[in-house]
Amino acid sequence: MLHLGFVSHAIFPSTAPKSYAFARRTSSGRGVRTCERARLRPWRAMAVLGVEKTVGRGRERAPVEKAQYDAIVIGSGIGGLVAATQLAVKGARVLVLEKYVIPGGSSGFFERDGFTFDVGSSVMFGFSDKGNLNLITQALAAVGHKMQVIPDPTTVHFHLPSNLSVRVHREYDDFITELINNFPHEKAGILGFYNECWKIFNALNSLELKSLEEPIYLFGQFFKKPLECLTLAYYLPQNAGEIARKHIKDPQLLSFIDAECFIVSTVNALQTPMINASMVLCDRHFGGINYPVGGVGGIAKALANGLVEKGGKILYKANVTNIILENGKAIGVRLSDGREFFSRSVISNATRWDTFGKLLKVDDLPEEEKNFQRIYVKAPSFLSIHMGVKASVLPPDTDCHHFILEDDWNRLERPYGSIFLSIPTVLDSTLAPKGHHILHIFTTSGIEDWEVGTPKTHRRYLARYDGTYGPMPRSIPKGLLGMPFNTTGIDGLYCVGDSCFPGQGVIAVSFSGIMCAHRVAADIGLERKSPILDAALLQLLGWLRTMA
Ligand SMILES: NC(=O)c1ccc[n+]([C@@H]2O[C@H](COP(=O)([O-])OP(=O)(O)OC[C@H]3O[C@@H](n4cnc5c(N)ncnc54)[C@H](O)[C@@H]3O)[C@@H](O)[C@H]2O)c1
Ligand SMILES: CC(C)=CCC/C(C)=C/C=C/C(C)=C/C=C/C(C)=C/C=C/C=C(C)/C=C/C=C(C)/C=C/C=C(\C)CCC=C(C)C
Repeated sequence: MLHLGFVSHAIFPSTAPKSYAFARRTSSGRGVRTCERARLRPWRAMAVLGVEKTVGRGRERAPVEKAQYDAIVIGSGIGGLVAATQLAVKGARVLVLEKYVIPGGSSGFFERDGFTFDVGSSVMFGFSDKGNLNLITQALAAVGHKMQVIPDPTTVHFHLPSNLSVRVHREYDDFITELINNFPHEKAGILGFYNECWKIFNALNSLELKSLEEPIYLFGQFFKKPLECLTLAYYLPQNAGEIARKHIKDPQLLSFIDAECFIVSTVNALQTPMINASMVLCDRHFGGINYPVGGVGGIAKALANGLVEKGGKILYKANVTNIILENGKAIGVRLSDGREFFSRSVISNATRWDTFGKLLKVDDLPEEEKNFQRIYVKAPSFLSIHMGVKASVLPPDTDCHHFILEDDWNRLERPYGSIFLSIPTVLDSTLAPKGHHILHIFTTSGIEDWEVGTPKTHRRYLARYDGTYGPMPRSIPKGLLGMPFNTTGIDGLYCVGDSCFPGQGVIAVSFSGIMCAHRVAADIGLERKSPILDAALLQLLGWLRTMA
C-alpha cells in the first residue's frame, strides 16, 4: 500500500479560475474565437452566406439548403473533436461549439503553480504506432499531427483484498506469469479467458473501423473478413463475466476479473461487454499504454489545431442551449447568448441524457432513446483530488497507476469503495516543478452526496447530466447489443461520445467519432450511400436493440 505522506497542496478543479485565465492567455483557440466573433456575431455574416436573418433570440429559421455548415458539433470532447476532424478532412464545412474555454472536455487539463494536471484519466489506450486500433494516433495523423509519447511499463498496479497485489505489465507474458503465480491452480482458466480476449481483439484489429450503421462499408468488411466479422457478431451480445466463468472457478480470481473490468467500465465483469473488455485487456499489451509528453490535454489541443488547419472552425464559450428543428429535422443550434448557427447536420457530443433532456425540446422522446434509457442508467460521477507533492514522499520505483480496494471485494462497486491513483509525473517529470510529483486520486461518487464541488464539478465544467461518467447497464446487458450508434430518432441529429456505441473511454469515444463522421459524410453526400440498404440496416439494428 502506498503511503502518501506530506501533501504540499490540494487542488480541486471546481475552483478553476487560474486554469481559466491560463486558457484565455495561451489557448490557440483565442485567436479563432476573437475573429469568429467579429465575423459571425453580426447577422451580416449570415447574410453574406445567404442565410436568412434571425431576429433577437431567433424566431425565423434558415432554410436547410442555405445552411452555413455541413456539420455543427456541440462540444469538443475527444468524441466531438474526432468526428469534427474526420469530417473536415473529407471536405465538410465544420463548426465546433464548445461551452468551456479550452477543448477536451474530460480529457482537458488545468495548470496551477507550475503543475499541469489532467482533468481525467491519464491511462491512454489506442496511442501506439501499430495495428488498426490505435485510434488516437490515427485521429491525430488524419489532421497531420503526431505526439511524442512515453511508454508506460505498467498499465495498473492492483492492490486488492487478502494482500493480492498484481501488476499489469506491458509485456503480456510477464503479466500472465504474475497472475498464474498468484493462482497456480487456475493456470488453464487464466490462459483460456485471456486467449478468448485475444481472439476478439485480433478480429477487431484486422478490420478497417468505420460506421457500423453504414451498410456498404459493413457488407464490404463481411466480404473481406468474414470470419473476423462473424466472430465479432457472435460476441456482440456477450459479457466478460459469463465468459470468465466458463474458464475460471476460483471466486477470488473472478473478483480480480471484476476489478479488471470495473476500472474501465465502472461495473463488474458480468455487466461489461466482452468486446470492450477484450479491447482494453489486450490493447494494453499489443500497442501498450502510452502517455503523451506534456499531458493528456495536448491531444485535444492538437486535434483542435488540426481542425482549424483543415478549414474547420471552433468557438469557445459557446454554450448551446437548443437544437433547432424544422419539420422534425435538426437544422441548427441556438446559443445562450442568442446566436444561431445553421447546418445540414448537427452532432451532439453532450451525453444522450443532456441532448434529449435539455437541448432538444420534443414532446415525445424518440423510441430509440426510450430503449436506451430502459437498458442504461447514468454511471456515477467521480470525486477527484489533484495534488502536488514532494517527490520524496513516494517510494522509489512507484508505478504510475494504482487501483486500491482494501479488505472487502463487496465494496468494489460501492461509492467511495475503491481508490484510483495516477501519478503521471512518474512518466513525464515536466508536468511538475523539479522535485515534485502530481497525484490524481479519485473514487466513484454520486451527485446526491455533495453540496459543493466534485460530481457537481463534472456537471458544471463538462456539462454532463449529474456529472455522470457515462452509461451503465441497469442490469445484465446483452453485451453491446443495446448500445445506440450515432443516428438518432431525429432526422439530421447525431450523437457522439460515451453514451453511444461502444461506450466509455477515450479510445471508445474516438471510435464513436470515426463512426459518426462516416455516417454523416454518407448522409451529406461525401461518401457513398445506398438509401435502400440504409433503411434496411437501420431497421435491422433498431430491431436488434429491442432484443437487448
Ligand atoms: N470523467 C473522467 O474522469 C474522464 C477523464 C478522461 C477521459 N474520460 C473519458 O472521456 C469520455 C468522454 O468523452 P466525450 O467525448 O464523450 O465527452 P466529454 O464529456 O469529455 O466532452 C464533452 C464536451 O462537450 C461540451 N459540451 C457539453 N454540452 C455542451 C453544450 N450544450 N454546449 C457546448 N458545449 C457543450 C463540454 O463542455 C465538453 O467539453 C469518457 O467516457 C471517459 O472515458 C473521462
Ligand atoms: C452490426 C452487426 C449486427 C454486426 C456486425 C458485427 C461487427 C462487424 C461488429 C464490429 C464491432 C466493432 C468494430 C466494435 C469495436 C469496438 C471497439 C473499438 C471498442 C472499444 C472499446 C474501448 C473501451 C471500452 C475503452 C475503455 C477505456 C476506459 C474507460 C479507460 C478508463 C481508464 C481509467 C478510468 C483509468 C483507470 C485509472 C487508474 C487505475 C489509476
